[in-house]
Parts: sequence; structure tokens; C-alpha cells
Amino acid sequence: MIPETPVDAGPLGRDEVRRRLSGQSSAEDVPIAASPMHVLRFLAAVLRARTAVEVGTGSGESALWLLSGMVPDGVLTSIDVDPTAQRRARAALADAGVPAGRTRLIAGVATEVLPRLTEGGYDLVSVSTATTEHARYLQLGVRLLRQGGVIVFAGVRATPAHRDLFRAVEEDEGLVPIGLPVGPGLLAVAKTA
Ligand SMILES: C[S@@+](CC[C@H](N)C(=O)[O-])C[C@H]1O[C@@H](n2cnc3c(N)ncnc32)[C@H](O)[C@@H]1O
Repeated sequence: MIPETPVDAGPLGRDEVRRRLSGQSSAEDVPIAASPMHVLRFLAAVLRARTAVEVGTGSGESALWLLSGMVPDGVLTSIDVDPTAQRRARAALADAGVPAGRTRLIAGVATEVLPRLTEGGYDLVSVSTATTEHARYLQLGVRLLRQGGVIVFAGVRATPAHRDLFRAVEEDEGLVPIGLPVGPGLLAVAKTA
């Protein structure tokens, strides 16, 4: 089972919209607080993502959100070093009704798998592993993006722990970043050149 938020629930999921518009929610005046999952779905949708890469399959929850924003026949490549987690995620995605052909789950270490993927072949890359190698993931992920594609990091804030990542983004004039204060922090970076 995918444990967390169903795609239709939560801030500005379809259920939430229905509740607010029908007056059943008392939270009309509260600013909308999107979750990282909503941001992933939004980015996949706005990019009309046909191909995406995820680092850190985990439970499959973020995979489900990414797939829900991608075009209907879009394919998500999701990498996780833990084959047990991936087996569970595969089952969870099947339970959620995701056709097998929409995911390519690869068990492996991301820094070894990413260089084998097609350069410029992806619309979106999502990194959700707790790592000290964000700057390396930026380099490997940006290589995979088409022009106009986006790489997004979960759990990233402007702290010394992420100094190398922010420096690498700043040094590349072809990248346009935005930090988003959702969940534990997101950094999205567009590849413009
Ligand atoms: C926070 S969880 C991901 C959560 C996931 N996005 C979800 O929605 O459930 C991080 C995942 O990254 C995986 N991971 C950690 N280091 C990795 C690496 N070097 N390469 C690939 N996967 C890695 C872990 O096994 C774990 O499943």
C-alpha cells in the first residue's frame, strides 16, 4: 500500500477543492499550503512530461504523484538502491492501477545508473534521497534534461549542508532555480540552455 496522501486529497487535491467550494471546509481563508507531492505533480503537468526520472522510489508515493501529472502514456524511470523497497513500490503502483508499462524501476546506486540514461532524453528529474551528493546529482540530472526541463530536489534548504548544490546552481548561467518552502523544502531548477 502507498501510505500517504491519495492523489485527490490534501491542499488543492480535487477533494480539497470540492470541500472548499461547497463550504464544507472551514479553511477558506487559510493560504493554500501545497505539499511536495503536489509540486511534483504540478511540475510534471506543466512540463507535459512524457519521460521523467526519479531518484529514490521508496514506497512509490512520489512515483504515483509524478505519474498523475505526466501525459497519460508518459513513462517514469525510478531508481532505488533498495530492491525490497522497489518490489513493494511495484506492487503498490499496480494496486493503484498504474499499468506496468508506465514505470521502469531500476534497482541500483543512482550515481551509477544516471550516467547510463539517455542524455537530453527527459523532461523532469526528481531527487528525493537524503544525500550529501546533491551537487553530483545536479550534474548527472541536468545532463539528462532536455532544454526547458526541470530537476527538483526534496529536503533542500539554504543551509551550509547544501552549500555545494547552491554554488553549483549559481555557477551555471543556463540554470534558473527556485526554492519552495513546502514540506522539508524543495529546490527546483530549470535548464534553459
Ligand atoms: C526518502 S526515500 C524516498 C521516498 C519516495 N520518494 C516515496 O515517495 O516514498 C529515499 C529513498 O532513496 C533510496 N536511496 C538512498 N540512497 C540511494 C542511492 N544512492 N541510490 C538510489 N537510491 C537511494 C532509499 O533506499 C530510499 O528508498
